[in-house]
Amino acid sequence: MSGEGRPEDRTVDAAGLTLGIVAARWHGQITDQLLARALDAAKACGVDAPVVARVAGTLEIPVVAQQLARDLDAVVCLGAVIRGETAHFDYVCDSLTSGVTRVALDESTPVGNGVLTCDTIDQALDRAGLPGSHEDKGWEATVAALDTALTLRGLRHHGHAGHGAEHLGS
Ligand SMILES: Nc1c(NC[C@H](O)[C@H](O)[C@H](O)CO)[nH]c(=O)[nH]c1=O
Ligand SMILES: CC(=O)[C@@H](O)COP(=O)(O)O
Repeated sequence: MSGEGRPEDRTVDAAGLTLGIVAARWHGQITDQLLARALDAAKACGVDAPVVARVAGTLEIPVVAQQLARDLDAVVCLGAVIRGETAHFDYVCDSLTSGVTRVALDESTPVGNGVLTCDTIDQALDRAGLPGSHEDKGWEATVAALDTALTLRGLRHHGHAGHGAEHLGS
């Protein structure tokens, strides 16, 4: 991984890998920005033509992520969950987190979590990769998923000497 330092500066050489991106439409100003940065990251990592799927909301992400994970080397999930007055926020966030974790393990495919879970819109905007923002979650989740896909490919095809594998100890 090059550009050690801020997550938004990091890239990996993922040329030849396939990538799926599923993005919710709720809070579209934010999720469109997350998607734009995810596509920027994919291009910077050498990935051609990611598959992009849009869904209504964050609750609908896992089932589409599962389908993408069956066919592609890596998946990125993008959404923005903003706390309201009721406990629904907690249920949406729990469902997303457990759902994408299950997809990754069931399909043995890395699933990057770029779903923002914030108390306010301003917090989410500050994590969507706008110029000068606090975080660039779309970029970060994409690079993490591709980096993990490279590690898995290395372990599956080259044993312990592949990408990301380290020989620690004596
Ligand atoms: N409140 C938010 C939602 N709610 C909608 C659900 O995700 C789902 O689409 C609906 O319950 C129908 O199944 N979704 C977000 O992505 N962000 C929110 O803040
Ligand atoms: C995350 C949510 O579902 C939330 O935006 C819904 O708002 P409320 O809890 O006030 O119904």
